[in-house]
Amino acid sequence: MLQVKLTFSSFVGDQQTAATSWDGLDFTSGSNFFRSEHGVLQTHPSLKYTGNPGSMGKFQDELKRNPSLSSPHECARACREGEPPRICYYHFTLEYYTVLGAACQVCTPNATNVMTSSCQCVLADGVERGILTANRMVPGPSIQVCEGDKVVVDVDNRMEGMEVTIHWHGVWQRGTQYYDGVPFVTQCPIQQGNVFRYQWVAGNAGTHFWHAHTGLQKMDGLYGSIAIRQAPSRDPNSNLYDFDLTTHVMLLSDWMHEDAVERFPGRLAVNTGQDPESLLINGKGQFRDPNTGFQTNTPLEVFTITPGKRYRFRMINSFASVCPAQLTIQGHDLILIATDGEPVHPVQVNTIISFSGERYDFVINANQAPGAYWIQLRGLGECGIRRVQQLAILRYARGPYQPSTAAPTYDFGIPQGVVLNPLDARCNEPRDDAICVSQLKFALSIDKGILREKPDVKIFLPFRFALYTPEQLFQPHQYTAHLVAPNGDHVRSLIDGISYRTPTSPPLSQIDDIDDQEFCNGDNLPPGGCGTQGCTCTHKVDIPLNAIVEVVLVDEVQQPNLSHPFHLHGYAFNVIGIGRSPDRNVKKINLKHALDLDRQGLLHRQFNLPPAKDTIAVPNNGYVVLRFRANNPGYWLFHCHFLFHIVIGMNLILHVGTHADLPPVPPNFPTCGNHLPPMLI
Ligand SMILES: CC(=O)NCCc1ccc(O)c(O)c1
Repeated sequence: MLQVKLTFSSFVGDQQTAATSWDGLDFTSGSNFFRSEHGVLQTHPSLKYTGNPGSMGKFQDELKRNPSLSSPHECARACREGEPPRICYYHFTLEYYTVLGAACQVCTPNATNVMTSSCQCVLADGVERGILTANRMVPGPSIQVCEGDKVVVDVDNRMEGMEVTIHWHGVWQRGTQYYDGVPFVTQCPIQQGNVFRYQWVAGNAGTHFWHAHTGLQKMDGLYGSIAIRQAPSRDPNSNLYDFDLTTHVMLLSDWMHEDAVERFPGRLAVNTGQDPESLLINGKGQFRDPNTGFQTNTPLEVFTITPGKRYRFRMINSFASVCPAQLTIQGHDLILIATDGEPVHPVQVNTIISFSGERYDFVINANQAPGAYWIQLRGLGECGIRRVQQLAILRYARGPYQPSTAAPTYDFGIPQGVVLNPLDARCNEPRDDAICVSQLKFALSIDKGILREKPDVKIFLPFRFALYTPEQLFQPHQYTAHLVAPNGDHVRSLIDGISYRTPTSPPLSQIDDIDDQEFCNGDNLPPGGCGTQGCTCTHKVDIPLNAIVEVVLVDEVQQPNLSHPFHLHGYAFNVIGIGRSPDRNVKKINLKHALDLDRQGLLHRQFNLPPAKDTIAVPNNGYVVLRFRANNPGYWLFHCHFLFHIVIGMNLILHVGTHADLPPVPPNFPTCGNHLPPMLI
């Protein structure tokens, strides 16, 4: 059993006064700012480019200088086949910022309960803290475009002393490999004071998101949604919904009441572990102090629907912690139609459990009594200790603003019904209470090569933690990256016995500046091997262009609460199988056992329309079999999407093709690397 001390942060009860938390105005009952209208793509608040004057100025200058550019507002449109693509221009100004900062004195919601679009006040869950923002918003600007549009984002890094990259999670970057946003893999991080222009084609439709890929910045507020819409004729499920509104993006995140770096590598006494204090839905929510019972009164997110209509919702799990997210909507079935941007045959569920990095699109039919209904988001796994949850409201237009029932609590929630992604991962037996991702059916035609019995390349990737005693870890001249887990364990991540080290220069653009000795993989370990505690080097697996690749991820972590979600850059893969050992005597799966199962043909594989995804949770004590055709050349990060696991090495690079397969490095692309000239003395 995971033992976690129930100590809460010192701010609780001490500092949490009216001055540091939102308890002023009740405007949960009046906010109609986001109300949707018939047939019109309603303006998402973050498309309006509220923002600092500097950012606005540069943004407008650029739009004026270049008449072929479209604004975020112009790009967030209904998509029709045959219409010319647009060039959609965005400007992100990244800053240190504050929840409930002085901006809130300028534009607290007024008496009629309408926040103006130029308000720079970030409320979050009503608890004051320092944050990082893009254009003074959490979430940052939403990118909503049509399939085939070109997206240009100028990222202006004004965070003194911080470097940053932005990753466009789910966007394949075919032909624009240099703009994938992985530090020291696809680019040098953007230095303070510099602007970096990302430009990519919205080549694959779907619900995606962007987030900082550097350090722990994502958890402090640097994330936002991406919706790449397509003409209804190109979406096999378009007949199932009437509206796909810009306001119906549902961005879920976990939230701390201090900077995420305060928890890394981790503490032993106060605020231990890396679990969040709170959750947010589209950056909004309320927080109930578990010690005092004090509750903030900030606005909850409201999603408005009209009776009789069917709505596509685009849910994004932007969590950074290890907690699975459980979403349930009172009184409404969810018709699941896509995951990670890829359509599936529709299935009806009541609750969606999702992991960091996943997206689920579902349809809600406004077929209930016009009213207001609770949306409940619960943190599962480790988040069950603090019992974190958040609420939002599904509201019928012209109906009441407040649900008629009491707010669901963590322990007395909305009935869960049929669950997508049951945590017990019983995926290979008939049941009517749950559906696993591996049971979804891909709704587009599938590359026949994927369905061949034998792939061209098969890669087993067992992953685990190396556990250290303090005596081992704190030796002179030894600086092993580690995490102090909630249970006090000191661990570092290993994939196939290797902990990932960031390259000294990005191989994509500066391969000649990298010593080949920096790279390693299971077949090419550093001299002397790795031993049981593993080695640290830049884990890189080379894959020939166009090969059919099968990856078998095997969970050797063996922490009962953890299912690690792996995200692949540059691709969607097909989920061929998810399972656990069929042998009841095998208490813990490991590489050797998975290889044995595979030899006996007992690794679960099913070839009937396996669904496509880019992020997949490996069930605790289980495995996942996935396949893709390696037809996108580049250096693609493949990693656990838990933020704190990334920084202790749970990553590797899949290097597809050769440099001859790559487009040329963009002119004047920034360079970086060690500076180690001969000594002058
Ligand atoms: C021996 C071992 O595997 N310990 C793992 C501890 C751990 C690490 C990271 C987490 O997020 C967590 O919850 C727990």
